[in-house]
This record gives sequence, C-alpha cells and structure tokens, in this order.
Amino acid sequence: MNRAEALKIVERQLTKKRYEHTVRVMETALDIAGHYQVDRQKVELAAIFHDYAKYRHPEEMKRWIIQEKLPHDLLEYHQELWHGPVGSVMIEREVGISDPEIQSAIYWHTTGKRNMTLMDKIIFIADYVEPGREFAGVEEVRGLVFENIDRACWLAARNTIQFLMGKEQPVYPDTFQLYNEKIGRNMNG
Ligand SMILES: Nc1ncnc2c1ncn2[C@@H]1O[C@H](COP(=O)(O)OP(=O)(O)O)[C@@H](O)[C@H]1O
Repeated sequence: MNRAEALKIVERQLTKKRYEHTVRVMETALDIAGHYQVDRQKVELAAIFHDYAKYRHPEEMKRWIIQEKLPHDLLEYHQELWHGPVGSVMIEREVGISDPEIQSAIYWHTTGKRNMTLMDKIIFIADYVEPGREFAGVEEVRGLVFENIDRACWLAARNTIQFLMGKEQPVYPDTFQLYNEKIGRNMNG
C-alpha cells in the first residue's frame, strides 16, 4: 500500500485536526527514521495508521478488547488508552495490514513500554514531539530525539507520568516500566 492510499483510508476515520496530526506524525517519524537503520516504508505505515481507531465508539472498542483477547486491565483505564491496542488489530481485520512490527508500534504508541523496538520508539516519540504538540517539556524532548532516542522516550514517559500524577489520574503501568527500564542505565550518553 502506498502513502496516498494509506492516507486516504485513515482520512475517513479521523477528524480534520486528527488527520493533520497524523500527517505531522508521519513526517516526524520519517525524519527520525532517516537517522537509523529501519524500514522507512513500515515506519510510514505505522505512523499513518497509529490513530486509526481513535474515533470508534468506546463500546465498539470495548467489544474488540474482549473479542480479540487484548489485556482485560485496559478496561480499568481511560478510554484514551484503548485506541492503540484496538487499532493494532483493527488494521489487520479491516485494512489487511498484518505486519507484527507495524502492529506493535501502533499498539504501544500512547503508553510506551519496556523493551520497545526501534520502530516502537520512533512512533511513540514522533507522536509526542510532532510540531503541533505544545505541552510543557516538549522542547527538551525534541532536542534529544536525534541525539538519544532512548533518553527522549524516557523523558516523554517521565513527563506523562508527572502530568497524570499531578492531576491524580491513574497511570497505565507500562509507562512506569519504560521509566524504570531507562533509569537504571546511564542516561547521559
Ligand atoms: N500510562 C498512561 N496512563 C494513563 N494515561 C496515559 C498514559 N500515557 C498517556 N496517557 C494519556 O493518554 C492520552 C493520549 O493522548 P494523545 O497522545 O493526544 O493521543 P494519541 O496517542 O492518540 O496521539 C493523553 O491524555 C495522555 O496523558
């Protein structure tokens, strides 16, 4: 599937604003991918489809989580966290994309996790730093993306955890695991 075909499919699933965000994530992800040995075509597809399930009705997403035997604990957390895992299986069933690397990057793009692949990291961090993002601390992360993608992902996880805890919101544990994984290493290099 080429870029134009993929964009046409997701455009129908998203609002105009979310579609524009998706295009910026694609451009950012490809920019980052240019610095690494990674399959650029897969990065492009993962970025284009990362929010594919974003606007499905929560009841529909709930059905997918149950029927596809996705982790049941997702249902205890905010619906915002469902579209990554659900989107990763929806693109296989509805669009015919069955590539584990692409599906993994879509699955984990919101929370991150420990042991992310390079492709997982690129999509996770491109979603965080795309030029439309304005949250506190994003500039520091942007500055690090090309220099040290692991530290950039770690900082994004730390910022998200701090933000959610500041609002006394629950934090899905995989983001803590990403945070913990990196804290034990030398993060200055
Ligand atoms: N570990 C987590 N636990 C709970 N909420 C989280 C976690 N990680 C991210 N979030 C929240 O999920 C939402 C993701 O939104 P956003 O990144 O805008 O969506 P998208 O991933 O579709 O681009 C944000 O409100 C963010 O704070």
